[in-house]
Amino acid sequence: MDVNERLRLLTRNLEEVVTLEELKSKVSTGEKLKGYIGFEPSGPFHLGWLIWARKLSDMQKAGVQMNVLIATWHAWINDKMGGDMDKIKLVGKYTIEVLGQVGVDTASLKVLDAENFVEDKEYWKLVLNVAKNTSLARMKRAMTIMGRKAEEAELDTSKLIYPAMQVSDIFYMDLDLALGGIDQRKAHMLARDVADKLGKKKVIGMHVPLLVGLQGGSRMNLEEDEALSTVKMSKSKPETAIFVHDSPEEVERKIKMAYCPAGQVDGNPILGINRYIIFGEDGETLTVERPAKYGGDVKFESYEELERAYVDGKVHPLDLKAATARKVNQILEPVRKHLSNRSEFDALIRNIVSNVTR
Ligand SMILES: Nc1ncnc2c1ncn2[C@@H]1O[C@H](COP(=O)(O)OP(=O)(O)OP(=O)(O)O)[C@@H](O)[C@H]1O
Ligand SMILES: N[C@@H](Cc1ccc(O)cc1)C(=O)O
Repeated sequence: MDVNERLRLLTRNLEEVVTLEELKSKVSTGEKLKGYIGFEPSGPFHLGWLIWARKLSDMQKAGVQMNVLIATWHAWINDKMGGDMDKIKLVGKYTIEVLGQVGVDTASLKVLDAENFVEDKEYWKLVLNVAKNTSLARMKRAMTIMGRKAEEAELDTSKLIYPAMQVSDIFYMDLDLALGGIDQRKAHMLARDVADKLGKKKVIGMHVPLLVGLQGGSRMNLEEDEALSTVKMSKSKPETAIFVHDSPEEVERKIKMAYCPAGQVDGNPILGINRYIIFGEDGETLTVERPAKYGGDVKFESYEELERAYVDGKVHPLDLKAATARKVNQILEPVRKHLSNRSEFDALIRNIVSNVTR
């Protein structure tokens, strides 16, 4: 694969790369790059996660050695799953299983558990060195990477250590590329800023856009990072999320109830699903089916075409919702089927949804 094709795969559908120039220069050397994404195993896989899972797969196709960090200890710090490490680990296994069903090459994927990092004194040396080079104010501000506000450090000091751990994960693995949603930006910027002082590589941040939750909402009037975590689709807010195990009827019901004002793009989760999930793959289309008296069926070949028609009032919200639900169900069908044959995960996930701890 030539350099241009590798770069196209690496950068398509991203919100930002920090920095693109560094990425271009690394890719052009032809050396094998090492990348990662970390996640807290604390709930079911939702549509938003599909955005980074596909990017992970793009990175693999572009020849990057990808690692996935199951952030077990981070989940514990963040009060997930009632602090039950056995459950946290099982959810980790489930998530890797789902990744294998959504296009990630799990054979070449290196799966790591934070549990193994914390056994090593060198890891804690890194954590303390990152802390020594970071002001208290900055560490607090970085707490949005765990979906928390800076003030929450006042309640429980363990939470202040989390950003230093996430930065140390990057150094410990000696990574070139760090993948995550745009809400993870502060961790990657902090890693870049302290890298020189600690003699470590300056990691390149690859940030995917965040899918808005079904409740919708725009970022206006809120401090940027807080706004992102309030409006994004999130596993801790099951009512805002479409999960990969949801039945076709549940998907239809959730989409029917979703926020989708006529003609409005900003904060509209149904258009977000079209933009990032349905049209996130090359060559995808959406067919809106309607009786002839309402204009008949119409097929969209690109997200831009669909958005224009919606803004111009040529597509009714209910018709858009029905078409979106049909397409989402097609995308989820293979995953749903696979999970229904893995009864240990199926039961676990249903149990988690009804007992979310945050
Ligand atoms: N709605 C979303 N769209 C795209 N990416 C997301 C979304 N939500 C989370 N991510 C990304 O998924 C990774 C794991 O995030 P995280 O564990 O915080 O997910 P979450 O669903 O928001 O969970 P929680 O509700 O527990 O915070 C991060 O890189 C994050 O940026
Ligand atoms: N902070 C990430 C999880 C994470 C933890 C450790 C990492 O090294 C990377 C990512 C989240 O909330 O989703």
